[in-house]
Amino acid sequence: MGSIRIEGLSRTFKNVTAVDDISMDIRDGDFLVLLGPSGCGKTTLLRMIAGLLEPTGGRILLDGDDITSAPAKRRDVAMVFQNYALYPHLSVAKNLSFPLRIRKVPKAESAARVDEVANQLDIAHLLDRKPKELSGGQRQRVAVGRAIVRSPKAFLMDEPLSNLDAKLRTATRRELTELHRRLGATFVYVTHDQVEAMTMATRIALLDNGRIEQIGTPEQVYDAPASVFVAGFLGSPPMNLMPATVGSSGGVVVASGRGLEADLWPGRCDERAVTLGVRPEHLGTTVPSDGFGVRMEARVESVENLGSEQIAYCRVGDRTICVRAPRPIQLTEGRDVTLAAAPEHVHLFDAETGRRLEWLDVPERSELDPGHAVLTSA
Ligand SMILES: Nc1ncnc2c1ncn2[C@@H]1O[C@H](COP(=O)(O)OP(=O)(O)OP(=O)(O)O)[C@@H](O)[C@H]1O
Repeated sequence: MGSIRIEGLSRTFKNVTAVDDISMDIRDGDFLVLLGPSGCGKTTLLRMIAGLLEPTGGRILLDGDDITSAPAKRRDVAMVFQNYALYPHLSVAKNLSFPLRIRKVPKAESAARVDEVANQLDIAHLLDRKPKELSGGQRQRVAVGRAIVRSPKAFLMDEPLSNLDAKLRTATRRELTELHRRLGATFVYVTHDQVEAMTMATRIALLDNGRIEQIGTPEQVYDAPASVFVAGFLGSPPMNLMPATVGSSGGVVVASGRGLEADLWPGRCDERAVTLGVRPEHLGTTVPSDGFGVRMEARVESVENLGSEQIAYCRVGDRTICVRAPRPIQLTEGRDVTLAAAPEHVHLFDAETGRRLEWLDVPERSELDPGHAVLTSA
């Protein structure tokens, strides 16, 4: 077991609130990724779970036991640090056995466990070396090995891949996913890298300013971002966001903004200021045949070639709108084009709060007398 409950957890440093009243449940076996920009409080939250930092408020429960004030070594969790924190003067074997030695595990049992873990992580041939005789990737494995050697209830990892080159990072991502599956343990993993989060997490908690903006599966946070912040953080390039007004005209729910017109659904609704979002991969140059959708009059400013895909940066009103499409793209620099997206790919957020809005009672397009559609906070 390894479920972690966080209740109203806070940490302030003098006048900085690093973690601001966070509550969440990390389920047994979750691979929970704490994701967010630099300074949003990810490491502070992780260190409080590890017992390396005391909260200024709130509680942490591990499998129902209150561990808020338990010292780090009494918590059944293991931490993997960004710089690996290996003991430089000890061999790999001794680094691996260290957590067992301080827990007074008998020598023979400890040696057997070290061999088992070294084989699992493919580092058995390195057991006699010192950390400085290892590559970055090998050091990273030893750090992971040292965490798994005593089978804790939860593994806490603070950007463990950030010191690896791009190719090794991709390979290690897959290994960590596999390790998580094999151990069936709870992982809490800090990163600011959305690709790591999207590829490894069972759930992502996206943090901003010490608070959770959204928590959900990778698909949930990508497909239905809870706020403008989430929409603008995830995706490469992230979602295009534009100020607009929704309202109705001639029995159709419409939206308009600078350089932008949209016929969304049949029906009527109250006028409201919104932020309208469309992901770059949902924009194209084919206007839907039924007339519904978003249309933007754009001029293509530049095109980036990524090999299998291209990204076009287009001017719409006073904004740059990104379009991501497989090659060959219909967009060439300097061309005037109409960009379009289907209504189901339009995201709406409250203009003031930035929170996601959803339509209630969206009528069928074939309905003869569609009623009043209501836009409400998600
Ligand atoms: N020991 C400290 N003393 C004062 N302020 C701190 C301390 N530790 C963290 N902070 C502040 O708390 C905030 C959150 O820091 P934290 O390290 O948790 O962020 P992070 O999301 O992990 O960032 P990064 O991705 O850059 O590591 C930041 O504003 C940081 O400057």
